[in-house]
Amino acid sequence: MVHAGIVGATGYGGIELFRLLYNHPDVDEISLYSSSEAGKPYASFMPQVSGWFKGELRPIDEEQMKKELDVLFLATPAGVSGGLTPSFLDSGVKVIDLSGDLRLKNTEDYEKWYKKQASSESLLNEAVYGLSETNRENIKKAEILANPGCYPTAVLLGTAPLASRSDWNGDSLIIDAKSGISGAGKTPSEKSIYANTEENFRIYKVNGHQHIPEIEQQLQWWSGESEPITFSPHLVPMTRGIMATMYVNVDKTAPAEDWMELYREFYKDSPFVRVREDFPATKDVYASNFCDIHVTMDERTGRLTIVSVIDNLVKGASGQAVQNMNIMLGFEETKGLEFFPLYP
Ligand SMILES: NC(=O)C1=CN([C@@H]2O[C@H](COP(=O)(O)OP(=O)(O)OC[C@H]3O[C@@H](n4cnc5c(N)ncnc54)[C@H](OP(=O)(O)O)[C@@H]3O)[C@@H](O)[C@H]2O)C=CC1
Ligand SMILES: CC(=O)N[C@@H](CCC(=O)OP(=O)(O)O)C(=O)O
Repeated sequence: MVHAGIVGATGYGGIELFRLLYNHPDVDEISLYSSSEAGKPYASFMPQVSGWFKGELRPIDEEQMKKELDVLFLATPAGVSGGLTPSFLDSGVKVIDLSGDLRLKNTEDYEKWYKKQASSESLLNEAVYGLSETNRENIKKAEILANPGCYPTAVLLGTAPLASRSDWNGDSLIIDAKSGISGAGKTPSEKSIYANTEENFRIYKVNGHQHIPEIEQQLQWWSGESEPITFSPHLVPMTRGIMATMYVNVDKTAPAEDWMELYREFYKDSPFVRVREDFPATKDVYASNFCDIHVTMDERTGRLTIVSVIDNLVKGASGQAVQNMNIMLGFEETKGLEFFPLYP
């Protein structure tokens, strides 16, 4: 049985992790850590757990954590895990980082896009990028895992079947993505408050989003080509969900049905990726670990339209982190994640 710890347990990602781990059949103990609220009952922040969970938030004490934990999740803002993770190297505690700190292998990229000091190169080399469906063999051996960003999860699962093919045309890729507001975390900002989000739809960080280098890095690993992408994120007035709509040029003479078959074959052993017969909507995956994808080709233009939807807090963060824990600890990949989306 596993003792799991969560740093950042009062944030959106940490709360979702607690919900998933509490119901995981192989996790028998969960310790919750807080940098600002240690000593207080978790239920005083989370009335949702009242009556059933009586645990308190604990202070972050690395020595104590190393003695007790099997796996530690860091659901913390950028800039925190790069400082915390080195204490756990060679400790036997597996670390799964939900932030962007350990994803980019090039320190200059991290500093440019995150505007923070990068982690050490040795730590970045140790961290395995955890896009579960495409990197299982390395994830199995990982001690430190960099959980992918929410948008990169949707985009990369939507492009993985194409990007390692010799006819991949990465230069032509355009990504139009939309996210619910919980993607921004729990701290309110001018842009996330009700009056600015309700009945509103906005584009943001055009050509400047921190997930651009993460997507480009993985596409380069697959294709061998360094190709800049066009990525336009939008904020939509919903709580959870991401839809990434992607356009890429392909060979005009290949029939549309062949592309669907390529996706079905690629994901045949991946229970959480569902290649759908029609375009999916965000509520088809709401509060679940599924990523639903559909692809079609316009034979007039020779362009594919690929749509990929996830729940940003589950498959885009905590669900994928639990999926990665399962792979790292040798459990069935689906353990603790076998539930349907909420509907309506
Ligand atoms: N929201 C989403 O959809 C996704 C988020 N992510 C990433 O996951 C991480 C967590 O995101 P999210 O939960 O939304 O963020 P939140 O802002 O909701 O929560 C972050 C938590 O981190 C804790 N924290 C803040 N500063 C520190 C610190 N210096 N040391 C330790 N803990 C600290 C806080 O808890 P306390 O004060 O109790 O310590 C806070 O509750 C971020 O890096 C985010 O970018 C990744 C994919 C999707
Ligand atoms: C809707 C919204 O604001 N989403 C956030 C996602 C942040 C995130 O997950 O950041 P890292 O993956 O870099 O940790 C954003 O676009 O910045």
